[in-house]
Amino acid sequence: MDARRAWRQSHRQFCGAPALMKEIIHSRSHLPILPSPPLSLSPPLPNRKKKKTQMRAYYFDNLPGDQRLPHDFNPSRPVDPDTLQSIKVESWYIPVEGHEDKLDGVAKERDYRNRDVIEISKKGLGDIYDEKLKGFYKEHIHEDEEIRYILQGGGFFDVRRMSLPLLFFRITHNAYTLFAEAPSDQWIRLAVSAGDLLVIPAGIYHRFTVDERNLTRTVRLFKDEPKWSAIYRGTESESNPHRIEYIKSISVAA
Ligand SMILES: CSCCC(=O)/C(O)=C/O
Ligand SMILES: [Fe+2]
Ligand code: NI
Repeated sequence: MDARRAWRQSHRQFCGAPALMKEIIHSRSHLPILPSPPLSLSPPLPNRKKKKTQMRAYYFDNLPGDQRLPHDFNPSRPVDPDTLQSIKVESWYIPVEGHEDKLDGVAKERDYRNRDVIEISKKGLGDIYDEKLKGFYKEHIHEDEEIRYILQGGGFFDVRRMSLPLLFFRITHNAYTLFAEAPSDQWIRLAVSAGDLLVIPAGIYHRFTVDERNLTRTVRLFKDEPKWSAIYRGTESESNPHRIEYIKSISVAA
């Protein structure tokens, strides 16, 4: 994190005045005259909207084996909230009991007019369970953001984190050689359970599987008619305008 960002973050925690901060952040000329944050920061102010999450995020170990197992490194390699924010993944927690009003609020705020409930289990999907699970676990993008609220059971959403190509020098036989390491995408595994609300941006590569409980009952929010359409990773997805837009949005945010 650069110094300016760190300063902004600590200052935001310090004064807790979002409207004023917005003005100040956008005006470089104000920076030098602002007071420094105190060494020990006071607890968060009650009126600050903080999204709480119980969802665990960690790097996928890339080992072969049952997709429904955790695939966690040993020791685990957790992914911090800043990293999730940088790839535009959001999540928060709404207790299932009495979740309706809060979920309605989210739907209204983001202009989602439709929803359905899908039970991904042998019982819920019957004969098409295996085929559906295969389709969900194949790497894909959507042209809309994906919002899921987990009602029962759980599962794993894997999302790709793009890394930039690395350039480095090596001295060989008294000559410098420039090497480029191809960009590689890492899987981040998001372990969701009942009460998790997850938002995945349009254009991000991802996949989904149930976990060992073999049951995910979830609300799916839709802007229009409920329908699931995926573009599997390939030349078509690479040139998809929503993919291009997503890449642009994360490069600007970085
Ligand atoms: C848990 S919702 C079913 C999976 C799904 O809709 C999706 O798009 C997975 O990527
Ligand atoms: Fe998806
Ligand atoms: Ni301030």
